[in-house]
Amino acid sequence: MKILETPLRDCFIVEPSVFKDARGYFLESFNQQKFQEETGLVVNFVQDNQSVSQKGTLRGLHFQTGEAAQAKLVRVILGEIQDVMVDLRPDSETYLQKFSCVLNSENQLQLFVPKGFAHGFVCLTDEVIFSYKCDNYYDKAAEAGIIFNDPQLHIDWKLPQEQLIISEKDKGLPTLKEYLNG
Ligand SMILES: Cc1cn([C@H]2C[C@H](O)[C@@H](COP(=O)(O)OP(=O)(O)O[C@H]3O[C@@H](C)C(=O)[C@@H](O)[C@H]3O)O2)c(=O)[nH]c1=O
Repeated sequence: MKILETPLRDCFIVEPSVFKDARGYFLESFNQQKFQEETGLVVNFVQDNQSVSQKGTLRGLHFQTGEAAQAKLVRVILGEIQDVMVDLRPDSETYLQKFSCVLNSENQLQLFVPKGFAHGFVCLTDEVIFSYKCDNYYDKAAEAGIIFNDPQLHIDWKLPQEQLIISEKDKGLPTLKEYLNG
């Protein structure tokens, strides 16, 4: 397992060791001890989530607020996505900066999304199985988000807007400016 830095503070890519043989492959999708040794972080993941989406589906940009904030370790089991995160921590050196990375079932990359980041992804293949660990439980009351096409963040999504499939909830998310102004 390798840890690769990203331009965003505290956010990194995890590259698992993949053991291929005549049967297929094996990988450790998470190993708490190695994760802790490599990153120096003590993260206690308490919830695992999985979603299935069709091509064009965009989920995000999401986060939970306050005490319910979640760090996430995200990966793709089937297909390919563009994963995006935005640093929303006012005291961070990389405040309001974003990072985007392609995750797929070939590169097997995982992304660590720290607490205080907005997170979203768009599905680039016909079927995507997305899986992630969270270090805090789902809390509906603490759910928050920023609209995917926020003019200030100006995220360069890899699919044109006409091809996107987005939930009604996500279509109604505020802009960054609206969110920050409460
Ligand atoms: C996220 C979540 C949703 N749900 C329920 C609520 C709702 O009825 C249904 C679908 O929820 P959503 O539409 O919010 O699912 P989704 O859009 O996939 O939400 C996820 O998006 C990505 C980008 C993230 O970063 C995640 O943290 C999470 O917010 O599942 C849970 O029961 N537990 C959970 O942890």
